Amino acid sequence: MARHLKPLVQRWSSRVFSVELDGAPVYFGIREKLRGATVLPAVFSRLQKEDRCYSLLVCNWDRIRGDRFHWELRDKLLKDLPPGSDVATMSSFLPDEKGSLVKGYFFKSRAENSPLIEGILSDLEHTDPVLVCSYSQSEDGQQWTQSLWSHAEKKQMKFYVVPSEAPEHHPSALNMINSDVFYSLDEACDVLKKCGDIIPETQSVLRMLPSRVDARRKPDFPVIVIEGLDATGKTTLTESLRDTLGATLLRSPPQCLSTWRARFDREPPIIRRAFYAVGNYITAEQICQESAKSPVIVDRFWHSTAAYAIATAVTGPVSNLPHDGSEVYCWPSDLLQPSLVVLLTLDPEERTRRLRNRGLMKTDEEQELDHNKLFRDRVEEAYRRIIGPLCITVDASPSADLVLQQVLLLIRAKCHL
Ligand SMILES: Nc1ncnc2c1ncn2[C@@H]1O[C@H](COP(=O)(O)OP(=O)(O)OP(=O)(O)O)[C@@H](O)[C@H]1O
Ligand SMILES: Nc1ccn([C@H]2C[C@H](O)[C@@H](COP(=O)(O)O)O2)c(=O)n1
Repeated sequence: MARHLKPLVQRWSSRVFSVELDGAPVYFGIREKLRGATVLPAVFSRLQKEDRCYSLLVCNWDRIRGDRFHWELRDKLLKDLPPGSDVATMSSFLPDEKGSLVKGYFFKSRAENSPLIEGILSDLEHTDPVLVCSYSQSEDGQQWTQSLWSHAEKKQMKFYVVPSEAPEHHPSALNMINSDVFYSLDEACDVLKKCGDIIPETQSVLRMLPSRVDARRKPDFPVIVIEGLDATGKTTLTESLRDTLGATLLRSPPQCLSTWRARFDREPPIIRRAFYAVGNYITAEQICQESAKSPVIVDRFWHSTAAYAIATAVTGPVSNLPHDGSEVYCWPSDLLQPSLVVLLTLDPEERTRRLRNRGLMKTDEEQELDHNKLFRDRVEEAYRRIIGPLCITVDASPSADLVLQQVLLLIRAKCHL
């Protein structure tokens, strides 16, 4: 076994394994010995007798390259594996141990495809930082065992698959800090600097870096950020506020990054989120300059960056989010805090109607909407949990003019404008 994979299998039977089924994680553990009869974990109980299962865990020998490899591996598996392999996202972690999350994939295959699978796995294992496990079923179908694939024939390397309790929060929460959400300009820049050789555009982004701004400096004029899911009316409201208040309108990511945004949107979370984080600091510098002259309205800022990142990293219901008050919701100490954040909310039907009217609704398939509902709930809840500047939720369902009037009242009350 390659040296860098060894830390992963140390404390192997203390690890919990998680597989995403129907948009939410299900868990199992592994034990050397079985004590009494155990119920088969949900991942396995739904399998057929002829199914063979495999997992690939990507060892983070370098978190940026590791995440990029993990990201690209999904496409490779979907392309190379036979139809019906049902590739699912998988992870393994040590309960409550920060930074212990290892990402990977789980898939099944039918016995007749074994030669093809063996070829794919053998190539992967030899050239890439992956640990391959295979799972086999006992004769009576009551038990599954997990082995390191290259050791599958050795009896002593087999572990029984057993149920495991769900952790209090989604395992992704263990590795979120400075991987999904960045808490300083230095941390975000560090990631971008390290991917300069794989993404040449990074050099151009880094050239836009702001000069250091004193995050504690109080702006002369109020700074109001408008937040919310797409189509909640941010553009409409921010433009009206600009006109009514004679304010400067800024956005994050700033205009100067728009050429590269689509490029970074294609990258895995660690790189994509670092790009958006840097965007907030560039906007912060613009805020500092403009707020010396007039009120400033900002269309999206750090709330968006953090809430979308947290809500994307976890799956399933809102209860899977890191708990309210968790450090992941804390505002970066080196980032300027606005005077007020207004969070626009809208009931899902009206939001869908507005999206349709705008002509950007791509699909309304039932299942897609179901998944989106959980995602929308997570983003909105993450928005609400962010600790930092005053954030007030406003119902955006009345007419555009009524929403404007209500937000103006709020600004006058809270920012003394
Ligand atoms: N209060 C409102 N009542 C009815 N329609 C509205 C209201 N506010 C905005 N709209 C309409 O809803 C659609 C979405 O609004 P807008 O583009 O302002 O949202 P947004 O939050 O900026 O979206 P995105 O984040 O996707 O850019 C537009 O067609 C807009 O004209
Ligand atoms: N400051 C920001 C602004 C946007 N994002 C991300 C979050 C979403 O993935 C997407 C939404 O932007 P829109 O489509 O409404 O332009 O961009 C962010 O992370 N930080």
